[in-house]
Amino acid sequence: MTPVPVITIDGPSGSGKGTVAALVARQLGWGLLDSGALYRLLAFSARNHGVDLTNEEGLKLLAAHLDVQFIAGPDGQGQRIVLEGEDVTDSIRNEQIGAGASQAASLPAVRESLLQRQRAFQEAPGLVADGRDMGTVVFPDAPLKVFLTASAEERARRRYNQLKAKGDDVSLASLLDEIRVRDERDTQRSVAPLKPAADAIQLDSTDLSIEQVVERILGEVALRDLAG
Ligand SMILES: Nc1ncnc2c1ncn2[C@@H]1O[C@H](COP(=O)(O)OP(=O)(O)OP(=O)(O)O)[C@@H](O)[C@H]1O
Ligand SMILES: Nc1ccn([C@H]2C[C@H](O)[C@@H](COP(=O)(O)O)O2)c(=O)n1
Repeated sequence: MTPVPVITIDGPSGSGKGTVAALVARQLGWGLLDSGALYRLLAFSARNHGVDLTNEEGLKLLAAHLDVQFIAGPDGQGQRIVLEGEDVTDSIRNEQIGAGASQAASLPAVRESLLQRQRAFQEAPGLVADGRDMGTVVFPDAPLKVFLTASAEERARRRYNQLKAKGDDVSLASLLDEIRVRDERDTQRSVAPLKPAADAIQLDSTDLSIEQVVERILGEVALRDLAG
C-alpha cells in the first residue's frame, strides 16, 4: 500500500512555517499538524496545573494526558485549538508560552510522550507538518522536507508586526533577544535539535513573500507528483 504522503516544514521561530504550512495544506486539501502548538499547550497546561517546567516526570504525564482537539476552521480561517473544553487558540500565542514550550521541549521524556500523538496525524489524503523535528525524527520517510529559514532580524520584524497588529505592547529589540535565546535552546538541545534533515530542501525566506514561499513548495510537490 502507498504510504500517506507527508510534507515536513521545519525551521526556527518566525521563519513562517505555520503560515506557509496552513496555506499549502489548504491548497492541497490535506491535513495539518502544528506540532509547536502541542508544546505550547503543554507549557500552558503546566502553568494551569502548577507543574514546574523542569519537572520532567510531571510534564511527561501531563503530555500523555493532554485533552486537546484541533478543529478545522471554516474555509479560509485557521484551525481552532481546544484544551480541556476551552478555546485556547489565541492564549497560547505569546512569547512567554513560546519560551515555556521551548523549555519543556528540551526534555527527552516529554518528546517521547508526544511522538505517537504527532504520527497519528498522518491520514489520507496527505499531511503538512510543521515544527523543529518533523523531517528528522517524527516523519523521517516524508517524500518532501523543507527547512525554512530567515535572518533573525527579519523574523523579529515579522513577529513585531504580528504582535503590534494584535495590539500587544512589544519592543523589537526584546523580540530579537527572545528569538536568539529560543534559537540557541532549540538548536543546542541534546534530543531532536532543530536542524535540517540531510534530504531537506533549504529555503531562505528573508527576501521572499509568503506567496513566493508557498509557490516554491507547491512546485516541489508537483515535481514529485505527490498530490495525485
Ligand atoms: N515570507 C514572509 N514574508 C513576510 N512575512 C511573513 C513571511 N512568512 C511569514 N510571515 C509572517 O511572519 C509572522 C510569523 O510567521 P509564523 O507564525 O508562520 O512563523 P513560525 O515559523 O510558524 O513561528 P513559530 O515557530 O514561532 O510559531 C506571521 O505574522 C506571518 O504572517
Ligand atoms: N516539533 C517541535 C515543535 C516545537 N518545538 C518547541 C520549540 C519551540 O521553541 C516551541 C514552540 O514552537 P512554535 O509554536 O513557536 O513553533 O516548541 C519543538 O521542540 N519541536
